[in-house]
Amino acid sequence: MAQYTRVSGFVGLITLQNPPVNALSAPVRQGIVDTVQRALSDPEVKSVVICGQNGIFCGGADIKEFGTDMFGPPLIPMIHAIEAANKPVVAAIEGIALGGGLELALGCHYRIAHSKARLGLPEVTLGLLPAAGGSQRLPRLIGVPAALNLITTGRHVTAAEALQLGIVDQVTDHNTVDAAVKFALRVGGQSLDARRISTYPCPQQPDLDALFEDVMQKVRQSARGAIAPVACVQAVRAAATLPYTQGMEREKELMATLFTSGQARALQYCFFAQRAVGRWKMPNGARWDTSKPRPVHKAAVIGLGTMGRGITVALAQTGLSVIAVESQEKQLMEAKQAVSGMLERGAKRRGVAPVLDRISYSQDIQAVADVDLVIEAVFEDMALKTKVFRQLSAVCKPGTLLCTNTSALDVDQLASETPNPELVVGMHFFAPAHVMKLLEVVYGSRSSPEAVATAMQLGKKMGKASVAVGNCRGFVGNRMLKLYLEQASFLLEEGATPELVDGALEEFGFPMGVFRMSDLSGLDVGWRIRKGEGLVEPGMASGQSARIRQGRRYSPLGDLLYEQGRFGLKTSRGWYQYDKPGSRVARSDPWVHSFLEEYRARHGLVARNIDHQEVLERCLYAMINEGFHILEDGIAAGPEDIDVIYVFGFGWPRHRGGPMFYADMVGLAKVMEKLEHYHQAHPDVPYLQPSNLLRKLVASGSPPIHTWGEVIKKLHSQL
Ligand SMILES: CCCCCCCC(=O)CC(=O)SCCNC(=O)CCNC(=O)[C@H](O)C(C)(C)COP(=O)(O)OP(=O)(O)OC[C@H]1O[C@@H](n2cnc3c(N)ncnc32)[C@H](O)[C@@H]1OP(=O)(O)O
Ligand SMILES: NC(=O)C1=CN([C@@H]2O[C@H](COP(=O)(O)OP(=O)(O)OC[C@H]3O[C@@H](n4cnc5c(N)ncnc54)[C@H](O)[C@@H]3O)[C@@H](O)[C@H]2O)C=CC1
Repeated sequence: MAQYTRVSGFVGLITLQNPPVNALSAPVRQGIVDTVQRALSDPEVKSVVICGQNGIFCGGADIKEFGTDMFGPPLIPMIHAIEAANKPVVAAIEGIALGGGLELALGCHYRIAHSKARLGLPEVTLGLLPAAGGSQRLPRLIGVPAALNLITTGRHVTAAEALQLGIVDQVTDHNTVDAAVKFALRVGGQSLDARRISTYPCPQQPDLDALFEDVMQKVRQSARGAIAPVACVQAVRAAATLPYTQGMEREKELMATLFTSGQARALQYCFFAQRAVGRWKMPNGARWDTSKPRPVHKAAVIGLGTMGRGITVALAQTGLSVIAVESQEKQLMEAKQAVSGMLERGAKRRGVAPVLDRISYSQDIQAVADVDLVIEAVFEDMALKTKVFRQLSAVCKPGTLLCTNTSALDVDQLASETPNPELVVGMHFFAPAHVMKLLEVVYGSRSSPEAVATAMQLGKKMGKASVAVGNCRGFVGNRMLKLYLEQASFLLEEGATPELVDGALEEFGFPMGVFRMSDLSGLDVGWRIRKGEGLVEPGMASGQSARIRQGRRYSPLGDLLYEQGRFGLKTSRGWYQYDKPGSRVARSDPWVHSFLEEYRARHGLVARNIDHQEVLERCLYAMINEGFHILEDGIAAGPEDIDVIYVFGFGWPRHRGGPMFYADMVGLAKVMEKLEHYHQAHPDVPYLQPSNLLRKLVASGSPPIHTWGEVIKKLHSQL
């Protein structure tokens, strides 16, 4: 809807009304068309101001309308009519002007923004381009390089930057609508010839071809197979080289391709999934809207190794006071330096002062007596963690939340060691903890809703996509990852190379294939985890039962590399070789190839040709199947939770939506059929057998992902 009022005698004020972000739904577009017409036909009205209610100009097209039969007046003619008006139209931008919202403002003759407003064309993040003239008007207004930057990244700019770029004409600290009305009164009656952006020539740019070639190359590299950034460059190129009307035609063509692409669907799914996981619920009925988080002002971190340091930084940057405890003096000194360095670099990047004084360091756990929440990040050892939790229970004030950053250990077992198990939850960060955007909040069987709500809220404050998950070995992310890693090793045994497997996964869109990732995180880390699971014993890797552990197929390849001292990047040898420890450039290693050949010969394995498709199916479908088990077990509340975990924590390409969305796109029947095929070929790998839930979904006609919940509910009620 849009409301129309006449203000100051001569100004028609149009207010967009569609909470919470005044998205341009059909009724809003109709409202704009009607009210603009009314203002233009009223002889008393000399100029027009467009604003949004509740201090928000407009969040763009209504994303919920995409993928439905869109009705109502289209955006493009609506914006053209505003630009063609013979009375000045001023956009009063408060809050946000994003996507179609900014395109609407670019159709106005003047733009006035509040100093706190943010503007941008984020369509690329939804798999689209600014197709309501944004790709054609913005370059004409601010030049090709700046427009390319904004449109291909989708980044938001502040009002100050928008003013500097020339996107807005004025910035105010005061009431924006009042300022716009005053401005509109002043410019009423003035010529608008120089104010219609579509009539501007695109500013000249030397070496246009070289510029576009360079940008296209960079965009292709970073897009990892996403098509929208490429289309954005093509659209801006049209603005720079074609007359406006032809440019608009090109914008429309490119948009039509994107709009119907699976990538746009996947990215829009991600947008809503990211928001849906905030509305968490637990199997016992506790939920986000009925559980009250506790205030957390002061927190403690126990154990300042890789994870504890990052967690300390993340907490301090969120504004909390932090007590950082480390038992080893040398580690404590090193951690202090490392944490200060991370804070200083972060502050420099953001142009703010580092918050070093928010952290106090101690070797004594007694120092945490008055904190509201503790995050334990000591070694992955149940006995040690139990000891720490007992100490914390004795030291902390009543009601302090005790959180563990364990990667896979049993949160219930830890909780049972404390007098208040309801105060214990997992807060599983990902390395590096101050950078990675994912947090798994693990609730145990006795965690209180209040404890979960507090951890979820803290995660949100830290800027993490926080997902509440149940307690099981590896929770959601690592539980699925295990099978992905295992399939990759089996493929090596059967004839693949690390390069082939990584190539297929990187082509799919992962920033790094599985073997490059193992080298980066360290082969010693995986070895220690397998040892903890009782899978590794000295001498086992080459003995009789080398390829069978705990009654099923096992690949000792990673253990054999570990035994050679090949820990990956840190030793400059792993699945690849590196020029020096820590170097990021992975080079093929002939040693690994002959090692694999010898290994196969020793075990009587005959190498066969393995193609990219098999790599993807084996690695990804095994993981997806585990995702269905996780849903069946109620460990994740819905497919969105799993997908958000994979997109934010494991580099799953966002334009493919996440593993469960991908399964839906591929077709559940196909995934099931392939799993059956691979299970038949590898009967010693039980997890390749399609899960109950997958079978049920296929039997129910493969319903769309947003309705899986009903099938899951039915399955649970039958148990
Ligand atoms: C051939 C067809 C031709 C079509 C031509 C179309 C050309 C176009 O130009 C296409 C477009 O405009 S695409 C849309 C561009 N706009 C955006 O990407 C902004 C998306 N929203 C945001 O970034 C944040 O919500 C924002 C920064 C706005 C606010 O963040 P907050 O953290 O304050 O709040 P959220 O929790 O994110 O959002 C609050 C609720 O609002 C919903 N929402 C946000 N933006 C929306 C939008 N644009 N459309 C529909 N719903 C939207 C959001 O989902 C959330 O609701 P719940 O999910 O129910 O919680
Ligand atoms: N490294 C990773 O990528 C991830 C690790 N995790 C989990 O985080 C936890 C910590 O892992 P990392 O940081 O990698 O370990 P780390 O080995 O780098 O650091 C552990 C630190 O805890 C200290 N420590 C041991 N006992 C202590 C005690 N009683 N009081 C105070 N400090 C003590 C050690 O001296 C060491 O500095 C583990 O549970 C691990 O599974 C979780 C996510 C990712």
